[in-house]
Amino acid sequence: MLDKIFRIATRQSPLALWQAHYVQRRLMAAHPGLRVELVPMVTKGDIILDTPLAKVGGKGLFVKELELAMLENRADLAVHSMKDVPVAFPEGLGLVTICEREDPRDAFVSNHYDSLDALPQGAVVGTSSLRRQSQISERRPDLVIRSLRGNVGTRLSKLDAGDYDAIILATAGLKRLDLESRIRQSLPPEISLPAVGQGAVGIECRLDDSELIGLLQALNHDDTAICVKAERAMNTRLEGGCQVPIGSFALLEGDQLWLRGLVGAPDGSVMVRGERRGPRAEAEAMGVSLAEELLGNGARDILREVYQGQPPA
Ligand SMILES: NCc1[nH]cc(CCC(=O)O)c1CC(=O)O
Repeated sequence: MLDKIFRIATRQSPLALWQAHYVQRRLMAAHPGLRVELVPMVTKGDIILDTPLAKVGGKGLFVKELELAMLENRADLAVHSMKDVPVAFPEGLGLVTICEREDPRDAFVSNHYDSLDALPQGAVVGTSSLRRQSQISERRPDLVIRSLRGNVGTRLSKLDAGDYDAIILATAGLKRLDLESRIRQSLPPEISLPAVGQGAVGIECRLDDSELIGLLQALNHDDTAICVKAERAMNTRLEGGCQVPIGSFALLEGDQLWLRGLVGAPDGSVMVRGERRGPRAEAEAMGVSLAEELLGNGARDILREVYQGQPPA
């Protein structure tokens, strides 16, 4: 085992590199003497930066090339932000470990205003997430939402250049990059329900690599894994594709799981919300049943309309 080198396929954005280094560090700490190295790669998602993600094939663009590297044995594992991991995996690959979740909240970032509610009428907010756009517009229909892409650093420099009055980013990404000081307000789930898996890091590898799967168990965080399982079950039942106005967030209170979900019209004019409470053992069933309730309460129409403007994932 000790002569072998485990290779982590990773994108080269600062956040992706942080996550890959984090897993490298934790694997080596859990298994002293283990050799783990990074295999940095460029993905299509990193190259096409000027087009909304939904129009070029979705978040899967960031993952596909890492998966190919594992299937072709050029790498052994890949580290993902769980919110960017599509619901299905290629044959032979799977998600085997979910690490402890960082702060799951969305963050309000601005150079001039302390909170979402403090923004003046008609202020310009940057986000390319339909989920964030929908919830912000519901609360503040007067705000103008403008598209904002690129990695975290790029987004912050667009804010600093004056293109926006405020932008919304994930707290987890800002914390990991030591940019927490940029946060003016952490948006509670009641204001902005996070994306499925937000703040959690997951590890994918070949399902026949039992040696690696065994080593990775030391990094798994059961409570986070249960929560993300419930959120993903909801998203899967909704057929949540690449770019969707869907929020899903689970919390564990002892043995009890509390799952909240929403589907919103992108302009915030319609919002379908629901929740479930139940034993942790029923995480996935709760996700599915919450999704079905949302679909019956209007989510089906919202999603159909959103997908009409998008190519299939
Ligand atoms: N969609 C990009 C992305 N994917 C994961 C994170 C950061 C944190 C996380 O959820 O792990 C971000 C940045 C953002 O949304 O601001």
